[in-house]
Amino acid sequence: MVSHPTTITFFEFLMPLVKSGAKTITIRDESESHYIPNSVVEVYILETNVKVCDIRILSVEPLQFDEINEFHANQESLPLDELRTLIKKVYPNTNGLFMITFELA
Ligand SMILES: CC(=O)Nc1ccn([C@@H]2O[C@H](CO)[C@@H](O)[C@H]2O)c(=O)n1
Repeated sequence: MVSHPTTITFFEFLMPLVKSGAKTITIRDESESHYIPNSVVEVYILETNVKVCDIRILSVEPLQFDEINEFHANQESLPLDELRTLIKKVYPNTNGLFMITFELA
């Protein structure tokens, strides 16, 4: 993508955590790392393409899979083992990930 992305998708089962503000980070691969701090992006449900809310990107930082710990699980509002399993399922062959921090806009 040439210009910075203006939308992001989340799995439907995570949406309650996103729109309540409980989830304040998401961990993505390089292809989804090009968000610009301070930009506002539209949040869509991956499975249905329904828009849920807007979020403001606060930061994008590199994060190795091996570095994912309780801090990240806390920010994700998920148990650590569940988070690591989920990320391995979505990105089975990638160790170099990115932590995107956001707030409700
Ligand atoms: C197209 C695509 O990759 N969509 C994704 C990827 C990840 N995630 C979630 O972000 C966190 C860190 O990975 C975990 O909570 C994941 O479930 C998501 O909701 N939707």
